Amino acid sequence: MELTFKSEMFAIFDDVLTRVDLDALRKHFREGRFSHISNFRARSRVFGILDGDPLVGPSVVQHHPTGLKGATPYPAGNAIDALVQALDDNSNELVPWTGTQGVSWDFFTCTPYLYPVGSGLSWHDDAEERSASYVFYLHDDWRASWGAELLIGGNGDVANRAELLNGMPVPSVGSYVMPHPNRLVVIKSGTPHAVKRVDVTAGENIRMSIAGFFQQLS
Ligand SMILES: O=C(O)CCC(=O)C(=O)O
Ligand SMILES: [Fe+2]
Repeated sequence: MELTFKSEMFAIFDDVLTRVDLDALRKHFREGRFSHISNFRARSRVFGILDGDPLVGPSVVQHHPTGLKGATPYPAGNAIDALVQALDDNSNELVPWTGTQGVSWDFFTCTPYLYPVGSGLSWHDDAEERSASYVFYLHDDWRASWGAELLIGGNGDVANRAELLNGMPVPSVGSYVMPHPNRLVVIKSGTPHAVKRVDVTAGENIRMSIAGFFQQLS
């Protein structure tokens, strides 16, 4: 795992998993059980009705003392365990964005997502009792023309937080992150971000990710 980019609000790490673990994770996704987000839309505050219809798979949770409803505790006995290990093994490197375990967060979640053509995720900030969000990309290949960039609002100048979108202030400038395979992005909670829709040119190619939160016990 190698730090590729960092700012106050987010960090990018590449070459996160070994080839063997990444292939196992892809196989797990191909064989996995996914449901359309639209089935949970009433419960989802983040995915809007116009975000297309991404799919979500069963979550894994790490370091939760009593277990989290609907999530399998680590070790889950599947390929997601390798990502949990990578996050744990490198947790010191993530401190500038996640904060320290036991102080800023107690447990973290890992939720598989599939974004087929036309799907995206509107502006949000994953706030609540979370200290950070992360996303890991595992599809085989992603071309720049296929869209689905992760947009992160802000350039460190809070004066840019002006326009209200979805009821939250979204800065007028910011960064984008290409969803390169084997890439991890860690975002400080409270940082507005969004996923551009997967472009029609992506065809049958699906954006595959595991996303989660570093969270405090409530
Ligand atoms: O998939 C991404 O690039 C970001 C996902 C995200 O922001 C989320 O699931 O909260
Ligand atoms: Fe998010």
